[in-house]
This record gives sequence, structure tokens and C-alpha cells, in this order.
Amino acid sequence: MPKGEQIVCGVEEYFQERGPTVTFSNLHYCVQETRFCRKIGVEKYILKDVSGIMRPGMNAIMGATGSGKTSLLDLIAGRKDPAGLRQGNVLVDGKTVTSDLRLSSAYVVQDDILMGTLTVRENLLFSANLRLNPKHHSSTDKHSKVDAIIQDLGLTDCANTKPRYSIFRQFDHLTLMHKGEVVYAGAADHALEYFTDLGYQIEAFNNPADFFMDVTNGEAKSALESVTADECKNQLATKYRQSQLCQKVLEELDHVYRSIGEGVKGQEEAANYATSFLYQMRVVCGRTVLNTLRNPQTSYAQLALNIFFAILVGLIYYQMPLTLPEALQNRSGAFFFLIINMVFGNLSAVELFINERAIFIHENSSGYYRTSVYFLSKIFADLIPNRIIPISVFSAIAYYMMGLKPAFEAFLCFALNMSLVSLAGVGLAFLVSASVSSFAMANILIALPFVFMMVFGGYLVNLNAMLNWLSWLKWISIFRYGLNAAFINEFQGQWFYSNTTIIPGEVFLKMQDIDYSVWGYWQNQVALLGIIVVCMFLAYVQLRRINRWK
Ligand SMILES: Nc1ncnc2c1ncn2[C@@H]1O[C@H](COP(=O)(O)OP(=O)(O)OP(=O)(O)O)[C@@H](O)[C@H]1O
Repeated sequence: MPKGEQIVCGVEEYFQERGPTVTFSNLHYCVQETRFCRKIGVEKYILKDVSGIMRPGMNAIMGATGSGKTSLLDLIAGRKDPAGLRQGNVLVDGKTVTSDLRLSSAYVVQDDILMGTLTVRENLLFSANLRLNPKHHSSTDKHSKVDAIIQDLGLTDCANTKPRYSIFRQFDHLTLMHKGEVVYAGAADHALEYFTDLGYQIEAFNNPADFFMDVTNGEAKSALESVTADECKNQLATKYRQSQLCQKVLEELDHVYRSIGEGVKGQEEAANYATSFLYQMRVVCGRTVLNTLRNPQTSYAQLALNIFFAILVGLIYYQMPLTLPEALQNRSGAFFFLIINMVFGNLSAVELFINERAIFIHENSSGYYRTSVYFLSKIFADLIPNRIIPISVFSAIAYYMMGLKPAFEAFLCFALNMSLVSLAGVGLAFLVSASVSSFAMANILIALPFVFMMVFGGYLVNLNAMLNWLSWLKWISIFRYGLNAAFINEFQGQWFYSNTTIIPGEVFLKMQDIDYSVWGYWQNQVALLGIIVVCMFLAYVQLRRINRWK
């Protein structure tokens, strides 16, 4: 991590040369219970008066589960909602954390939030490409940095091994936590002496790391106290605060804060990115394409599904005659089937933003890329292989097998209509996908509007005869616009025969109250386009609104 250019006089000498020093002082962080998406109930302090100094080297934080380790790290890394911070602040080398610093540092969380289809090298290179400014770092430079990191970490062999004593010995500094409070912070090799002075005795052959956990868990009792082990453990934070160790840390912090004055208390600057929009687009789209190529099942399944349904509908309605009454009945049935297939066949789009939600939140809040870049790359990577190509294949097979109007323009209009219907369904699915975090919720939310739209599509219910207060639903029905356009495209300009008469297709359109003028046709396509644009825009807004705080 580079040192800042303007280190305030007096603080400069304080911080060591070989890396940054993190100081945090008087941190009080609280959360509120959330029920039914509303924050209610009393505030619960999960960090209480936490202060410390972490210098370059191996700094370890230990404590029982729920003691506040992750919360402290999240707060230092700027991942916790600032609204919960009641008091205190975090400085790196005596300065507030800026986006520059965020870009040149890394926070590796306990959950696995890497792209599974990419190798370790590719994941690291992706991060390097977006977080290192290409003006200052050449491609070779980035590759050698990635090689160096892989070499340095070399963690593959010990990924599944337990916190051993040999690991503990590598710690320079140890922070022990209990119920959101610090119970020890100081040199790791001094910790044993500290707790022995408090009257705790380590058993023979016991590992110090396990011993410290026993102390904080209340499984070890101090020989100096006449109280229970549980009471001993609850007094640990008070004892630490009264210790010389803590007084020394507070004095050092006081020195740092007095040296830098009030100026540093300014809050975070707006997020900055190391790379331009277009550069980010190139890198993120590149990864998305690679991911699609390495995980092509969804695209293959979507194509296979479309070919299967195209052949099925083609066989059911094979070469429909122009003779009545079957000409009318079969065409109505076929179009209804087609539109349903176009809308429901794209339900898989709801997984788009749910699948990678954790990766997106992590990368976006680390300053890798803009939300718009991620949104556009996902949209293109999904729309082209999973929607546009399968729909074009579907339209060509179904149209010619069914023997619809032979004019080529009519086929093009049909294919356009099918694509718009499908994309409108996909747009709604994207909106739901960007709004919720679970598939179960997404399935419920997407099924409801689809069913309503189908009912108010004009085929299952006569729209003129239904209740007035429900009739507005027809204006947002993807089914109605799609069906109307399909009917106009097929019936206009065609003649249908019965035993005795020849009837122009326009008569049927009039009977169904469908406006078959030029605008009458195109208004359906414009409305579908409108639904697509509105849904996509709202999906983007929802993506921006995702809560990035932990
Ligand atoms: N956003 C939040 N909302 C409500 N409670 C929270 C939130 N974040 C943390 N907590 C609570 O704060 C306490 C400390 O949690 P934290 O995850 O920091 O502990 P931890 O020591 O890292 O635990 P573990 O070892 O299991 O990861 C827990 O009781 C946890 O439930």
C-alpha cells in the first residue's frame, strides 16, 4: 500500500516505513433489530469502546463466535453501514480512508466470493485490471504482480488445516475480543504473560491460542478471583481497560489524533475508480463472456428449449389452412401458445442478478467498476446468447412450419414481435432479479404479474365486458400487445375461405376490436419497447439501491 503524499507533520515519524498503520479509536457501533424489512426495537451495541493500533506485520483478531471480529474488520474496511457508528473513527497512516486507499488495499472476506468458473490467476488478474490504473501499470506489470501474489500466498496446501501453534507464533500483534469489547490488544508473545498475571494458568501441552479462547469463553477461571469463570470472563474488558497496556495504546492514539488535529474528521470522499467506463466495460464484459463460455449450460438449455417448442408448435399447427373455421381457431390458439411460450420461456432471466449478488456487492463496494458497467455487461451477456439467438431460431422454425403469411416482411415483423414480447418478459424478470436476493421470492414476484397479464391479454376474458376498475390492467399486458400485433400481422391482407364465401382477415380483426391501421399495429411494438425500457431502467435503479453495507 503506498504512503500518502501529504502526511501531516509529526505523524510522519510516528508511522513506520515498511507499511501502513491502522488506528481506530473509541469505536461504538450499534445495530437495530429488523423485522418485516423495518428497523425496530432497541439498539444493540456490537462494538463497545474499541480502540487499537495495528502496525505493519501479522495482526490477528481472535475471539469466540459473535464476539465482534468481523464487525471490527468490516468497520475498518468501510463495509459497515456508517449509520450504526455512534462514535469513533478509523485512520490509516493518520488519514481518513479514501477511495485511493481502498483501490490499493484488499479485504478478503471469509465467504468464498470469487467467480467459480475463473481460475485463481484469472480472478486476481480481473481485480488487478480494474483496480490498477492502466496509465501507471502495464499489462506485464499487472501479470508479474499477480504472479508475486500467487507465490506469496501459496495457501493451497494449508486451506483445510486447523489454527495451529506454529501459525500463532507468526502473529506479531494479537487483539482478543469478547462481546464486542477488547479484552487484550498487544504483542502476541506477551499475551500469555498478561493472562498469567491475571491469575489464569495454561494447562500443560495446551496451545496458547486455545487457552485464550478458553479464557474468553469462560472455560478457564482466574486463581486470583473468588468468583465463577463466567464472572471472570465478564470482567476481562474492564481489566484490560485498567491495564498499562491499554493506557499505552490510548496515549499513542491521543498523540496521533492531537498531531493531526481536527482536519481528518472529514468524511469519505465520493467513490473514484482507477479505470475509465470503457476500459471497465471491456474487462467486465470479457469476464462475463468467459464465464458464459465456460458455463454454457443455460445458453444450450435455452436454445434447446426454443427449438423443442418451435418444432412442437410447428407440428401441432402444421401448415395451417386458410379455410374456415379452423383457420381462425388454429391461428388464435397458435398465437396464444407462442406468446405464452415467449414470456414464460424466459423465466430463467430471474437468476441473472441473484446468482452473483455477493460478488457484485463485494466488487462494486471495493471500487472495481461502476454499477452501470456491471448492469450493461450482464444484460448483453444474457440477452445475446440466451434470448436473441434462441428467439430468432424459434421464430424461423415455428413460422415456416405453421405456414403463416408467406411474405418475408411478415416473417420479419413476426420475429420482431416475438423478440419484443420475450424481451418485455425478460425486462420484468431482470427487475425482479435486481430487487430481491432469493430465488423463492423472485419466483413468486414474477409469477404474479405474468398470470395477471395473461388473464388481461384479451384472449381469456373479453376486455370490454370486464369490471371497469380492472380494465386498466390491459394497458400493461405484454400478452395483449403481443397478441394484437401477431393477429394484425397475420390477418391483414389475407383472405379466408368457407364453403360459400371469401372473408378478408380485416373482418376478424374488427370483430375482436383490434385497430389494424399502421399506427394501430406499431403502437403495440412501441408499447412493448416502452415496457422493456422502463423495466430495464428500474432494474438498474434497483441494482444501485442494493444495500452494500453489512
Ligand atoms: N448488521 C447486523 N445486524 C444485526 N446484528 C449484527 C449485524 N452485524 C453483526 N451483528 C451481530 O453482532 C455480533 C458480532 O458479530 P460478528 O459477525 O462481528 O462476530 P464474529 O466474532 O466475527 O463471529 P464469527 O466468528 O462467527 O464470524 C453478533 O451477535 C452478530 O449477530
